[in-house]
Parts: sequence; C-alpha cells; structure tokens
Amino acid sequence: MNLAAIGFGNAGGKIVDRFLAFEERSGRSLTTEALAINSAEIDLAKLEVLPPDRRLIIGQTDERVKGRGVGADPELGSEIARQDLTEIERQLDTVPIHETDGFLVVAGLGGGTGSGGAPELAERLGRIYEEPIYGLGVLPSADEGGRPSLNAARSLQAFADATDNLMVFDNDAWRQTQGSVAAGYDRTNREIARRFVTLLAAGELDGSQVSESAMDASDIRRTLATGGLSTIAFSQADVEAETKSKQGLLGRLRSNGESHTDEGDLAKKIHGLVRKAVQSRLTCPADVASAERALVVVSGPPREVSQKGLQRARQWLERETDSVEVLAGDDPRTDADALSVAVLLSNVTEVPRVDELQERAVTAQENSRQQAAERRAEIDELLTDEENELDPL
Ligand SMILES: Nc1nc2c(ncn2[C@@H]2O[C@H](COP(=O)(O)OP(=O)(O)OP(=O)(O)O)[C@@H](O)[C@H]2O)c(=O)[nH]1
Repeated sequence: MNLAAIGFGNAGGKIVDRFLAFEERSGRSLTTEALAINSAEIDLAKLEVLPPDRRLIIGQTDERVKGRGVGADPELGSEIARQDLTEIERQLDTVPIHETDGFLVVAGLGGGTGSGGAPELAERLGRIYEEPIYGLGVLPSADEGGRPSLNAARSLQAFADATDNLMVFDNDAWRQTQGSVAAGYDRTNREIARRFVTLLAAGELDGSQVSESAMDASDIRRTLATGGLSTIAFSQADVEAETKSKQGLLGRLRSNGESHTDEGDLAKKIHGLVRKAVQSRLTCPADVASAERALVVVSGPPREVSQKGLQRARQWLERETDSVEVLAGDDPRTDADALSVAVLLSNVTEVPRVDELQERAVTAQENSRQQAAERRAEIDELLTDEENELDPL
C-alpha cells in the first residue's frame, strides 16, 4: 500500500521521520509523500531524514504560540490547526493522488499540537479526498500524569471519529525502564516504524518476484475498512544459513538452485512466528478475540515463505479471533536478512488500556476543576477583609 504520511506534533513528526529511515534501510516503499507539521520550530529542526521543505510550522503568527509550541493545550492545538488548514492543504498539493491509496495522520495524543491538530486535519482530509484517512495515535504512559491522559482520552474520541481506522500504539506497554526518556522514545519509534512499515508497505514491489499469494493494497484496505481501533502484532526470525548463502548477486551466481531446507520445518517456522507475534506485545494490548478482521503478512526471502505455513497460521488465527475474515499473504523480499510477520487486528473492542486511560482522564478532569474552584475561593478570601467591610473601587 502507498500512503501520504503526515506527522502532527513532535511525536508524529519523529515517527514519520523513522518511517522514512526504515523504508530506506529495508528497501520498502510506503510513503508517496511525507510531511511533518508542528507549532514548535525546535522540534522540526531535530528531524533527521525528512527534507526541510517537508516540515511545516503552524501558529507562527499567533501571539500565544510564536513557534514555541502550544504547551500541552489541545484546544489551542486544534485552533491553530484550523487557522492554518489552507496552508497545510497547499503543502499537500504535491501528493501524487493517483499512486496514493490513502492518508496516514500520525500523532502523540498526550500533548497539545498533535492531540488537537491531528483530528482537525483528518476531518478536513476526509472531506477533500475520496481515499481513506487512517490515523496512528500514540497513547501516553500512565507515569506522565493526569493531564496527558485527559488530553489523550479526549483526542482519541475525535481522532477515531475523523479517521476510517485508528491504529493505536501504547507508550505504557512499551515503556523502557532504563536510559533516558529521549533514548527510550528513539528505540520505541524504531519499533513503531518496523511494525507499521512492514505491514502497510506489503504489496509494494521492490523488484523481488511476485508470489502466488502476495498481499496487496486492497487486502489491507479491506481489513482496515471496519473502522474503530486497531492494533498490530509482530515477530521476526533470522533467515536460514542456506538462504543467506544464496542471497546477493554473488550468492545467486554460485547457487545451483537446489534447496535442502525441509518444507515442513519452514511451514512450522511461519506458523510459530505468527503465534509468537499474536501472543507477545501488541502495539496496544487488546483482547485478540474481540477483533472483527485480521490480516497476516509474512515478509522475507521467497524460498522461506512456506504457503503451507501461511495457510496453517491463517487457520490458527481464525480460531483465535473467532473471525471468518482473516486474510493471509506474503511480501517477497529476495535479499531480506529476516523473516518478519506482521498481524493487523482490526476493530478490536476489548482494549483495557483505553478504559484505564478514560478513568485516569475523568479523575484528572475532576481534580483540575476542584483545584480551580479552591484557588478561586483562596483568592477571594485573600482579597476580602475579615468582616467584609470594605467596598472595592
Ligand atoms: N512513542 C513516542 N511517543 C512520544 C514521543 N514524544 C512524545 N511522545 C508522546 O506523545 C505525547 C505528546 O507529546 P508531543 O508529541 O511532544 O506533543 P505535541 O503534539 O508536539 O504538543 P505540544 O508539545 O504540547 O505542542 C507525549 O505525552 C508522549 O506520550 C516519541 O518520540 N515517541
């Protein structure tokens, strides 16, 4: 699938930047256009791969922002996004729409710029384009405090409403206990890119041979057409030594074409990888059985993609998800050094993390209202004399 990817806010921009880096490294092609939009100039300057002319600053003329961010205020974030929508649209004029299957708006939902701006943009894109609008929303971790939870819980509703499918990544489930926050985010962003690009770029050929059950953009589109929230499972393993020896130009010249790898073992490897993916950390923890549709992409050297393994894995996933709509396909990459499995679980309805986020958000909202009322009472008390005998001017 080919997408126009737009990162909104700091996290959104960094993640889209990592998408481009992963595409470059893995030879995959996902994005037909990439853009980072932010209200803080300093964050845009830190991106590494995205060309400078694909970085857009918004809210610059607003007295409250002036290129320095919106200070985790999503109302202000959505206001400046609305003010600058025409400029954003102009930047998107370069999207080669005939080669683009949809739009992907990416944002961290705990702050202000992305949290407020991403739903505004998604809604506007939905009105302009016929292509589907997808979202990738990052949930804040619990230890960030009440405010980010409140921002995220409110944004989640608007973002899900404005998109055809909102794929979710939960920072809490991926929190690193060691190292700095920045280094942790950097690692996390690489993991996000690996998962999303492996899944969504399936079917975009890199010159490798086409297989009998190749995944294509319409399969992914169909799986995402459920709406709601989605999560992604992933696992990978090294390719066999025999495969490695036949890779690259030299390997292919030396190879006599014979294969000694046992088909049964390869089938088992794929089946095992799919099970491992679904049973390990999802981008957002969810009850797999609550998914409406699922899609499995096995990506790697064609000689290792066992069709039997793919079929068995599909049947297993059908039982796990209790769904009739499970698609499975491969994505051949002749010179890949790993066999990767990405599983899209679409429209999951049992997502405990979202319930927890909403509970924390309600508590944060109540606390904030109570504190505001107390502060008003204290100021009143301070400014009024003891017997309330003075008349203010
Ligand atoms: N996975 C990941 N999450 C991040 C990263 N940076 C920030 N976040 C998350 O995203 C949320 C929003 O942070 P930012 O993206 O910095 O905020 P913003 O949208 O730029 O908004 P303002 O800074 O308020 O203008 C945070 O609460 C974190 O949960 C990152 O690099 N990776």
